[in-house]
Formats: sequence, C-alpha cells, structure tokens
Amino acid sequence: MSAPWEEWDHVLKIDPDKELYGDETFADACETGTDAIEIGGTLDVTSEKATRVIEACKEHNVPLYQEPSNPAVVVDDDALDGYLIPTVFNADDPFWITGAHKEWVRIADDLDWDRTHTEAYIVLNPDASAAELTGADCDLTPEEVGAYARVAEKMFGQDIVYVEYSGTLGDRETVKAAHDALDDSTLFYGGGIHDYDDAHAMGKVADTVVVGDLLHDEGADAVRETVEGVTDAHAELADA
Ligand SMILES: CC(C)=CCC/C(C)=C/CC/C(C)=C/CC/C(C)=C/COP(=O)(O)OP(=O)(O)O
Ligand SMILES: O=P(O)(O)OC[C@@H](O)CO
Ligand SMILES: [Mg+2]
Repeated sequence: MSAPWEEWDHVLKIDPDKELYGDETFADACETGTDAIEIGGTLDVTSEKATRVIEACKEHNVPLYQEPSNPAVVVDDDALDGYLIPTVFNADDPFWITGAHKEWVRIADDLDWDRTHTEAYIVLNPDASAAELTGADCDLTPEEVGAYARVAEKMFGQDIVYVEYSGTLGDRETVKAAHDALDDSTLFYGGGIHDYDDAHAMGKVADTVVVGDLLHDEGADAVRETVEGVTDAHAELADA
C-alpha cells in the first residue's frame, strides 16, 4: 500500500500560534482543495493551541497531521491521521537530528508507531526561526543539498525529504537538485509561496508544495490559487 503523501500535490501548514486572516475560519482553510493539513510552527506553539486547531479541523474531510516542533507540544488525539516528525539533517546540534526524538520516546508512553512518520528536513533560509533554532548550516550548494537528499533516502530510509525555505521563496536549482537525487522518496518543498505562479514553478521541481504563512497573511482564496498552481504543474509534467 502506498503512503498517503505519495498522492499529495499540496499541503497547507497551519501555525497554531498565528491568527487566521480577517474573519476566516478553520473550515475555510480546510476547503481550499489542499490534500492534507499539517499543524505546526517553530515558535510559541503549545499543545493547547495545537488542540484548538485539531478540534476545529477534524469535522472536515481533509487528512490532518501534527508536525511537532518539540516533544512537549505533541497532542494525543484520534482525530489526527498521524504525526510528521521533523529531523533536521543540516542542524549543528544533534538534539535536532535524534536528541529530541530520544527524549520523546523516553518520556512518552505507548507511541502509536503506525501513525508516526519522519520528515528529513534540509533547512535553507538562515533567517527563519527553524534555522536559528537548529543552527542549520544553510550555506550549501545545490550539489550538497542533492547529496543530503540522497543520504536521507538511501542511508536513512526517509520517505519524505523536505527542502525548507520557510518565509522566502527558495532557489529552484537547489530544489531540483534534491528532486533529481531521489528515486522513490517524496520531495516536499516549502517556503515563500505567495501565488499561482510560485506554486506552479516549485510544483515543477517538487512532489509536494507546502504553503504556510499565506493562509494567515492573505487567506484561503490565495491558498486555493496555489493549489491550482501546483496541480497544473503536475498535470503538465504528466502530459509531457
Ligand atoms: C521529536 C519531536 C516530537 C520533535 C522534534 C522536532 C524537531 C527536530 C524540530 C526542529 C525544528 C523544526 C524543523 C520545526 C518544524 C516545523 C517548521 C519548520 C515550521 C516552520 O517554522 P518557521 O516558519 O521557521 O517558524 P515560525 O513561523 O514559527 O516563525
Ligand atoms: O510559511 P511558508 O513560507 O509558506 O513556508 C511553508 C513551510 O515550509 C514552513 O514550514
Ligand atoms: Mg513560518
């Protein structure tokens, strides 16, 4: 059976610490046409804030995943389809590679391994909170990023490799290098997607495009355009 993310063109990442746009609701976010919702952010997320988002989204027909930024924010909730646990391949502190994970497994009882999956992050925007927190080495050539991606797939068995430029649109050659380096794993791209054209361009070099801040800054209609952008890009690739 194939993994769910193999079918995802678009993921909407909701940050529990950020407000929605105008008077929009979580229902609006769920109805953008996105393939899945990831609930997570780097800073100031709590399990209470994450629970509020899960409760508001669970009645809607969209897969829901929590992406915890540390063990303390993990919510035990049957409404979640699963947990996508980051591990940061280019972090300078092993805490963000396996240390937090060790602590989580040590303190949590009865982890549901069937619903627990990992994402091999390569964090590339030095100004993003995720980069500052993890001390990520963002000064990497496309070739090095491709090599990290290949290591993640071939040596560490990672099903998801995530090129993360949170807050800024990334370098397409770098994203393409990661994509070209993978045989079977799914390449997520996230960062700075603002409109149809951004999503279309990154959709050409990534399997799954993740959109985050746009929901909070410009709202659900803007997110819907990005769903169309990546969907069109993938349809064009399939026709070519
Ligand atoms: C073992 C467990 C349960 C957790 C460990 C999780 C790890 C390694 C986290 C490292 C940091 C990280 C990659 C967080 C994930 C989510 C993420 C990148 C969110 C986007 O963050 P930003 O956009 O930089 O943050 P803000 O929007 O909050 O400023
Ligand atoms: O918020 P943006 O810049 O869209 O980034 C999306 C996601 O990759 C963040 O983890
Ligand atoms: Mg962000």
